[in-house]
Amino acid sequence: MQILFKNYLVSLMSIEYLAEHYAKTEEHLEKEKQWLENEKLWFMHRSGFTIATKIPDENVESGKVKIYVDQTGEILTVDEDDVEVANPPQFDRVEDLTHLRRLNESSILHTLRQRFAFNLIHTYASNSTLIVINPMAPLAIYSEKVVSLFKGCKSEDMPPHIYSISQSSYHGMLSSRRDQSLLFLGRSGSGKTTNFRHAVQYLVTAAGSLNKVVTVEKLAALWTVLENFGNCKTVLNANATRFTQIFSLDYDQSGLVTSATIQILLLEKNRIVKKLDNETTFHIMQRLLCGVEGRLRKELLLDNLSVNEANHFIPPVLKHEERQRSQTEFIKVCSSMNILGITEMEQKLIFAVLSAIYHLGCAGAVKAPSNNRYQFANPQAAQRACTLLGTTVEELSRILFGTGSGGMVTPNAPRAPFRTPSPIDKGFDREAVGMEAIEGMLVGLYSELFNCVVHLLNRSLSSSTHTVASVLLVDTPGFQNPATCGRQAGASFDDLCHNYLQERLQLLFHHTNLVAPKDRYAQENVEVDFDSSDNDEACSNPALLVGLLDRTAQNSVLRTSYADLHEADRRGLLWLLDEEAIYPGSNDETFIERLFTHYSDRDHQLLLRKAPGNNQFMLHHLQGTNPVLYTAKGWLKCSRENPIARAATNVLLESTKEDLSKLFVNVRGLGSTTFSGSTLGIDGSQSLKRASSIRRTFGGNAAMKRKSVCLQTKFTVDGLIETLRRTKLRFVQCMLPCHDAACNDAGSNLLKNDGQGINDLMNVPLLRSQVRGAQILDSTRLNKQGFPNFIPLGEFRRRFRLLSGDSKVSGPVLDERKAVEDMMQTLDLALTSYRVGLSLERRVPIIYCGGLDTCATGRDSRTYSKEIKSKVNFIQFLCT
Ligand SMILES: Nc1ncnc2c1ncn2[C@@H]1O[C@H](COP(=O)(O)OP(=O)(O)OP(=O)(O)O)[C@@H](O)[C@H]1O
Repeated sequence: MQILFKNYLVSLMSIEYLAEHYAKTEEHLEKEKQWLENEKLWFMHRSGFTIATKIPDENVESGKVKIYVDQTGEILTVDEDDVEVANPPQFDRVEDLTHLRRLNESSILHTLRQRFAFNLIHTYASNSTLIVINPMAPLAIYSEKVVSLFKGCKSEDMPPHIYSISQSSYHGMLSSRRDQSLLFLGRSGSGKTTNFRHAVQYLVTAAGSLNKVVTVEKLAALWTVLENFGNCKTVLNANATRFTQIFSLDYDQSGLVTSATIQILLLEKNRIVKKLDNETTFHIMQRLLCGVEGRLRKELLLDNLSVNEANHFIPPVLKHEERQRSQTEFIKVCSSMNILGITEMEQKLIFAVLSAIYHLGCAGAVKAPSNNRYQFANPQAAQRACTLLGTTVEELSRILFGTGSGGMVTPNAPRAPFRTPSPIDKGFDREAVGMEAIEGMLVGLYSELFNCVVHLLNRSLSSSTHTVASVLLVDTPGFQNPATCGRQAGASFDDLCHNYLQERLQLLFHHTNLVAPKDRYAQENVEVDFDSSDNDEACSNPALLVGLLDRTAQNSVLRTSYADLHEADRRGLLWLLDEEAIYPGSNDETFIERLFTHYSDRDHQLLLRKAPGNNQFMLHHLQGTNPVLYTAKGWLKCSRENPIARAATNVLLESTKEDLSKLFVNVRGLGSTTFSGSTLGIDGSQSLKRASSIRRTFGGNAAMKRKSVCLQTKFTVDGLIETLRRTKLRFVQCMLPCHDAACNDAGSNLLKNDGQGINDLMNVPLLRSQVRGAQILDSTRLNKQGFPNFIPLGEFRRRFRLLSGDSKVSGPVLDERKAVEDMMQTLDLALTSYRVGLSLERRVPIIYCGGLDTCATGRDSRTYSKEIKSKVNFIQFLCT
């Protein structure tokens, strides 16, 4: 049954693959033989790698090797370090990289490229890691029919697919009753959100939902709304996600989905006032402006906009096709909101706040010539915004500029937050202060609105049914390096925050897949022979860069020398920036100076470099594979919350429009004062309540009080990591085949099934840097050399005693370890394939079932005798 299933799936992926895989001609067999006789190598060069044959030559100096390059016929003498041993052709498209006989970087790249050429975009890199390469085109591998094929399968029976790793999480959750999580990693545009959605869809479709609380239709509506409010166009991705979400699917005893919860973290809220070439603000702004019609347009005061009325943040949509697309999308947003039970009234209120944001963007600020105080440059636009928000121009002027509309200060007015110049105001162009106040208001309003929308989405997915365990799926804005898509101006502070998050997630990958297994082997006294190269921690540990970004001063270090003192005092970039922002007389230059005072030593030269441009520096991210040029312009300002942003909450809560204030009072809940909104929306979630670190870490901490964006970012990421650590983690490493894979609309780069054009579509150096940055070789090697699957001895004995011919009812035994060792001896398994520790470590799954993998599993699978296979299959048959 399983073989049939695999064939069907593979055939969906590529007919040619199937033909090649099975139809082994005489010619093929002859080629394989020749290959084994020759010493085939990968010759690595700047633009990729190519196959070569080693020419034995005793006269070649040591450290060099003579090769014949098969493609060009050249004979070269090259460094030994420039070649890696190749695998025979039958390994070309193995489903799991741990099955490669010769595991090295070129062989991994070759496998990924070969598979990609046949639209096989998924590859396992270990038992908990799946690599997915963005196909840049829709593939027919996601459907209800394909879901039904994966449903109920065990990990070892499934070909690599986003559904298979989702099924493993579901199966793990059901069998252990422990929370599981799926974490999506990768560069911007690599496909994280797309895979995240396919995974959620699988988990809902395969399990089914109690009382239809979570349905596929609702999910589609959910993505539409979230995407419109939280995504925008960037130079790297035409539809880039600008927030982190923890999507929790909660299950009951019987494995049905009972509810779902979205928790939003780290929304790039400044995006609403950002002006960048070739980038846009959140999609919803343009779509509302182009799409809203008739009476509603009038009610939103958008009907009589003057053509002379420029908006300071949102440029008009000029292209006809774009306008049309925005109109269609807006209709989709409204119908999605209907599906999610967001009432017409609530929709109107949401659009009213959006329109107010637009009008305020038109209002602008200027200094009144008479008294040198700020006032609205376009009072009509300000009036429209106030009408929609249920406030008055006087009140808003007082909040923004500390004055009434005519520039007069009301005698009894409370002191406005922006009137007292903070240290960070110093050195800024005073002209900008008025606009900064407006920016703060827009950021605050949008942030509150986004929380409100998420609250309403959560309302639609919640239920009071008791849940047993959950699967958490985490999607984030990807790694940002705008220079890779042509922006030379340097990355921004927001980019740094996104990249910091990606570094922390990669560090989590490192701990889970490289540190924790070794610790476990040591604890269990299990001896494993590792290649020395994978112990090369110094150059392949994300902790170094993470430390440079977020380490705290070490008060506990014993200070015996100046060097110790310097080391103890060394703080991460985020802390330095935070401190610099409150020092009198500081500016972006002094921040850069301080950064280099702390990190100009030799140990950090590989991580941080000076750049020639003004206030520019280079950080070598992801183990040096991704150097990003940053321009620290306005960073001091970005690192502090704009005080007016908080005032926006009060504008909404105290609106004279009762419905509006009621909506936002409901969203905030009684007594909630958290600004960032990160704890909002989790009230109904049992899983996120279980993961109580979120509440503790995100709520009421010092960073919030200090209004420090830097520290809020650090502590929020701490909370996210802590939450994930409590679950059984699986990773989806998403990769880009070329830099601009997500810059165009889907479908424009459709891969041909014949594998032609692969070299044009696949940028091998780019793939190499992603494979290195994601530590794929190290983690796959550890997985291959180690014993990644383990179960407690007692459980193993109970589950598999039948294999050794023991059919008695199993009870506790005095010496579990001895009992299991005896059992393994009867089974006559190769000793290299398992270890008995405190629990049983095993190299390949004990329950083995044949399929396409048979040839690829290589030596290990052949150690199983036919007799054992048939026993295992028989037991599987009984169990399923
Ligand atoms: N599995 C897939 N099948 C088809 N198209 C895909 C797939 N994965 C990604 N794409 C295409 O690539 C584009 C970018 O993907 P996506 O937005 O999911 O990337 P991302 O990693 O989430 O980016 P960001 O980090 O910027 O949010 C999608 O709009 C889609 O066109």
